[in-house]
Order: sequence, then C-alpha cells, then structure tokens
Amino acid sequence: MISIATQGPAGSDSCQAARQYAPDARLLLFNRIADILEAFLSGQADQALVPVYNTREGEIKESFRLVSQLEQGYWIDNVVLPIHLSLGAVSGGGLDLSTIKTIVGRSSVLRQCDEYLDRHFPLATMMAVQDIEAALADIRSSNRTSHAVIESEELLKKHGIPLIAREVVPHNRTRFAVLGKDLAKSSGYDATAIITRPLRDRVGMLADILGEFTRRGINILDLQTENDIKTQKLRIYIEAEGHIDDTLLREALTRLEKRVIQEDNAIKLLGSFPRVDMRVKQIKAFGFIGSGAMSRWFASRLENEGYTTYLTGRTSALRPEAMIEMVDVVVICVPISVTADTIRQYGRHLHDGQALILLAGESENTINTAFAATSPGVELMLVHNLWGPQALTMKDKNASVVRTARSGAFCSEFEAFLYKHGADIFHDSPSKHDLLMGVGQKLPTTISVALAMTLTRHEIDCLDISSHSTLTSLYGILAMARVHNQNPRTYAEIMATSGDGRKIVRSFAENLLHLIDLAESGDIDQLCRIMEANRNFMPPAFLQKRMKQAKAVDEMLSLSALKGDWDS
Ligand SMILES: NC(=O)C1=CN([C@@H]2O[C@H](COP(=O)(O)OP(=O)(O)OC[C@H]3O[C@@H](n4cnc5c(N)ncnc54)[C@H](O)[C@@H]3O)[C@@H](O)[C@H]2O)C=CC1
Ligand SMILES: O=C(O)C(=O)Cc1ccc(O)cc1
Repeated sequence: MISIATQGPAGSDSCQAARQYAPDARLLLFNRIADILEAFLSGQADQALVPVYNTREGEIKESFRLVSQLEQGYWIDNVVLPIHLSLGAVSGGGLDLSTIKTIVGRSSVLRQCDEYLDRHFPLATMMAVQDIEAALADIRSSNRTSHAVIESEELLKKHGIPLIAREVVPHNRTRFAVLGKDLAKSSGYDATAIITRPLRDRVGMLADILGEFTRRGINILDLQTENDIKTQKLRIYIEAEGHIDDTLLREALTRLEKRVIQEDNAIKLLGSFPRVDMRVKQIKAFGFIGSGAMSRWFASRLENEGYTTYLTGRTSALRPEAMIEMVDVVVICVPISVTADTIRQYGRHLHDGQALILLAGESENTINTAFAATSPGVELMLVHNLWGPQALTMKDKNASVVRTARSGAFCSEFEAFLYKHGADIFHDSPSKHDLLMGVGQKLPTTISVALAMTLTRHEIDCLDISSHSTLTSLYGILAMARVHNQNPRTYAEIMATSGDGRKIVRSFAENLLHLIDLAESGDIDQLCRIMEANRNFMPPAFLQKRMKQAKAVDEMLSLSALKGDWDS
C-alpha cells in the first residue's frame, strides 16, 4: 500500500484529492506544506500531494516555491477538485450578519473568498489559522458568537457549527500536484513542467525562450516568472504540452540551455504528467470520413489535444455509419469532387446535437448540400486549411472558416483548436471563400500547370530556367515546381472546383488573350494605360507591403547556397 503525505485535517480538500487519486493509500496528514514535502523527501511517505493552483486564488505560491526547489522526485500527476465552501457560525441560521466581527479560515480559503467577504463582510477582521480543527473546536466550546468560519460543509458539521450560507464561491477549483520518486511514463496526452535556475540578465531572454517552443509548435499552458529571493534574479516557470521523452520538446529544452541561456543545467525538470484541463471542453470524440493525408494530419493533432478520434473510409473495418453513433463531431475530408456525394450519403445518419465539419476546398456547393442532407439540429461549418499535410504546424498559416447559422458550441471548439495552434483564421461567406480561392488557389494552380505544359511543348530545358529568370519571374517558376512536386490529384481537384472561383480563371484567360493581342500589335501605350489603371486599383499600402515582402524573398533566393541547390 502506498503512503501519501498531504494537508490535513481528515476530510480537507487535500485529503479528498488524495483519496480520489489513490483510494487505498495510507494518508499522512500535516498542517504545513513544508512538513508534507519533508515527509516525502525523508522517505516517510512514498508520494506527496499539495495544492498548486486555484481558479480563484491563482498560483499557490508557497507550494510552488517548495516544489520548484525539490531536489529529488518529480511532479508525476495532478488532481483537480471542485471546492465547495460554506459559512458557519455557532448562532446558526437566522443570525443578523452584522453581529459577525471575525471571519476565521485557512489562509488559502480566505483568499478564495476574497470577493465574497469584501461584499458581505467589509468591516470584519479576517483571522487566518493553520489548524482549522483546533479553531473550530475553540469557537464551539467558547461559544464565540461574533465569529464565523469558512470551511467545507463536512467539517463545519463535524464540529457542530450550523451553516449560514452554502457554496459561497462558485467556479472554485483547486489543482493538486502529486509528487513521486520516478518520472511518469508518457500517456500520449502530457504536459511537462520546468523551471529555470536564476537567470543572468540578457536582452530578449524571455522572448528567445518562448520562441524555441513556438518554432516547434509546442503550446505553453502556463508561464510564471519570479525573482529568486536572495539574488533577485529572474526564474521562469513553464508548463508546456508534451512529455519530456518527446523529441520536439527535448530539442527545445536542449537548445534553451545550449543556445539561449548558454549554461549547463540551466533548466530544472520538475516532471511530466498527464495534461490537466482546467478549461471546459465539450467535445469528446471526432470521427473522420476519409482517411487520407489531411484527415490523418488533423486526427493526430486532435489526439494530442486529448480528443478521441476515429478514421473511417471506404475500406475501414469501422464503418462510417457505426462511427457516427460514437462521436460528437463528424469531419468529412475526402477529395473535393466526392465531398457533396459523401455528405448526401452520410448526412442523414447525424442526429441533432452533433456537428458536421467539412474540411474541403469548395464551400458553396458543399454547404448547400450539407444543409439539405442533415437535420436542422446538426451543427454545420466548413474549414479550408490553406496548408498541406507536409506542414509541421499550423502556426501563422491561413485558414478560411465558413460558419453557418448552424455553427454552435462544437464548431467554436474546433475553431478554438485552430486558434490555439496559431492558425490565422479568416471568416468568409460561402461565396466569398470560393471567389477568393479562385484568386488564391485555382488561378495560380492553373497558371502553374499551363506554364509546365508550355515548357514541355517547347522542350525548354528546366536547368536553363534558373539561369535565365529575373527576380520577378522566379516566383511563377517556384509555384510551378511546388505544384508539380505534390499529389496531382490535390491540384486537379482545385482546378475543377465549382463556385465563384471559376469566373476568375475564365476572366483571366480572356484578359490574357487581350493582352497578347495588344502586345503583338505593339500597342505599348495601351499596355501602360492598363497597368496604370491596375495600379490605381491597388491601395498604395498593399503595394508597399508586398514589395517589401518580395524583397525579403529576393534576399533569401539570392543566397548562393540556395541557388546551388536549385541547379543541382
Ligand atoms: N492535401 C492538401 O494539401 C490539402 C487538402 N485539403 C482538403 O482535404 C480534403 C482531403 O484531401 P486529402 O486528405 O489531401 O486527400 P487524400 O487523397 O490524401 O485522401 C482522401 C481520402 O478520401 C478517400 N476517398 C477517395 N474517393 C472517395 C470516395 N469516392 N468516397 C469516399 N472516400 C473517398 C480516399 O480513400 C482517402 O482516404 C480535400 O477536400 C481537400 O480539399 C485542404 C487543404 C490542403
Ligand atoms: O502547400 C501548398 O503549397 C499548398 O498549396 C497546400 C494546399 C493544397 C490544397 C489546398 O486546398 C490548400 C493548400
């Protein structure tokens, strides 16, 4: 049987948390957090459980300091417990509250009730006690009628103190850290806590530290800074998603020590543990119809967020119909040309209260189909991620989100997932999405393919292209290479999408023929007038910003190392 040191008295929040964590454990109870950790370090207890965060109080400094100084053992798990606090006084129920002059409680409890006490007892004296049971016994035996106590209902009842008010602070939850001797194994949904040793001053240190996480798409769950009491140097505490055995996290920490802080042992690992969600999530499971590259990309990232995911397709053992029964959100992610048929086939299996999210590059046609194929109580939204499955993260990448009148809480939670991972979200109407994709995707793809066809037709040697391209013409060539370096089906589907994007490509083709006529007839003046009219249409800020961006790209592309790669 394991033993756990935690905060007393019997029935306290810490005891309940320890019981929840290990129902059969032997509990060793102490009043002071320092004594709990001492019992753990000396081997008197196998594990320790201490409060580290409360939704009302914020971080619990005392525990935090002591845990961060721990020289043996690791933070291995967490328990989150709702805290129910009641107010009691010996005179009980019908009491005139103005007769209460002193409020007694543990210091953390008084802090959690700050707002309540300020509103109801602005003039009372707050008396913080270490040993709440001794205080309760004293109040009762000495019949202290001017005192009221804030504690759990259980403890007030145990000492025969009648209740005046129940649940005085709503949304009150405490997170407890469990400390053990060995590092916890990966659960697949973990977080890791580290703290730096006191840091020497260095410009941009905090930004550089955070950058190592951002670059690898690692989300930071908590960040605290504090000054080392003796030296007043800064210490940074970070809780980040992932287990210490994850390659990306390890890489980030190694780089922090070696390149950013530049000191060995600059980082102390407090532990890795299954991630705690203090935030409320409503979705439990996502089910994908379509098990291709993009479905797998999203499913693995949703799994990392703690969601259960199911992938189904035409040949999967789990059939889409059966999967739909098991999930909150159904995601359809199949080639664009079969998306509408897939919606028609499976839409009727969704019931009210579920959500259908379409991951597709075509909006108006698919959303209209989904409206017709699903019951009105089914949430509905389209997301078009403007990155492919090769992308490491979605940080700073564009996502077009088409919400509908039926997008509700589940859709918002999926959008929050995109936001959390750094996607730049743009809200579009169905037709605006299709029109802008005509410009941003359909047309450039069509041009890239046409350019490649032209090179082929005229047997132009690809190696000659780079030596004869200008800074400006290189962009089109790069786009052509990108498009032909990926799955042709993805781009063929894009060229074939329906909706408002079609008119963009067609009008481009008409303009192209017109320009060819003018050019071949030598009408340079007219060509200039056209370009000037075009320029007047484009806001100067747009032109300046994009020109600046283009110059930055030029710098990069002119690097001889890159040019060399291009030729070889
Ligand atoms: N690949 C990319 O770069 C991007 C793709 N998307 C979108 O993601 C969606 C899926 O694309 P990917 O995953 O890349 O394609 P993919 O070709 O890798 O996967 C498509 C999946 O659909 C299945 N499928 C094919 N025909 C089907 C049919 N008739 N009925 C049912 N299932 C069928 C395939 O077996 C495969 O599992 C598309 O709507 C696309 O617009 C969005 C952004 C980027
Ligand atoms: O990575 C690239 O260059 C892409 O173009 C990826 C891509 C492919 C298809 C889409 O509908 C959106 C983005």
